Amino acid sequence: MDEPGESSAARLLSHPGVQRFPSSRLDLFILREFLSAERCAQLIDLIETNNRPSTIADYNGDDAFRTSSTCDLSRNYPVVDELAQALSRLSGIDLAYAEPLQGQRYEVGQEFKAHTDYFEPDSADFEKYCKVPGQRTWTFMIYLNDVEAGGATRFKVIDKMIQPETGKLIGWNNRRADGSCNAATLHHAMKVRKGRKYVITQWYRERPWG
Ligand SMILES: O=C(O)CCC(=O)C(=O)O
Ligand SMILES: [Fe+2]
Repeated sequence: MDEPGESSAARLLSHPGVQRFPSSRLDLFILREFLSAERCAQLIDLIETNNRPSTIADYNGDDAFRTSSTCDLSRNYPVVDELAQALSRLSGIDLAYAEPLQGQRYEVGQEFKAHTDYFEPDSADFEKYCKVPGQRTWTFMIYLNDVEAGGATRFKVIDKMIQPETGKLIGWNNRRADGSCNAATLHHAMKVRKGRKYVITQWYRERPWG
């Protein structure tokens, strides 16, 4: 039985089509066609109608660090609720441990430079963002469209580039087996060169979101 807030390789690999990236440093999984093109189009419409400039925790003085737009996706929309539930079934993580889903839109030239999704345990923001729900455990991200050029997600430490593709899901464990933060999860949402890129992200926590 997995800990609450935790998925596992066994759980993910029991789902047809899930592939594991071979690495001893990082648990990273890929599932193509997780979402249909129709669902992706509906979610893109939602992101287009309601978005704001993206922000980062642990501000590092670089205003160009994350230049995309973010959309908070309410589960009051049936298409969002259905997605949150499908992710919970896939990951095996109870929805109580899920942050609200977020959409991101990148226009030409926009990116999210190399970062990790966990909060630095000794940072000022750790207390603010993790006091109640705890650390981020797993990340699942779905690409909603094929990008004409650019926009890959590059995992620098393990030297893996993942190309956006309509409906493709990737997921990884932000921590090692002993619970420590895994710096090999460092990833860079590279600049879009042509077209737009849309993704949806689900982060899970150690404790219920509240
Ligand atoms: O857009 C991507 O490829 C990655 C997004 C990401 O890393 C994030 O939102 O934390
Ligand atoms: Fe990220």
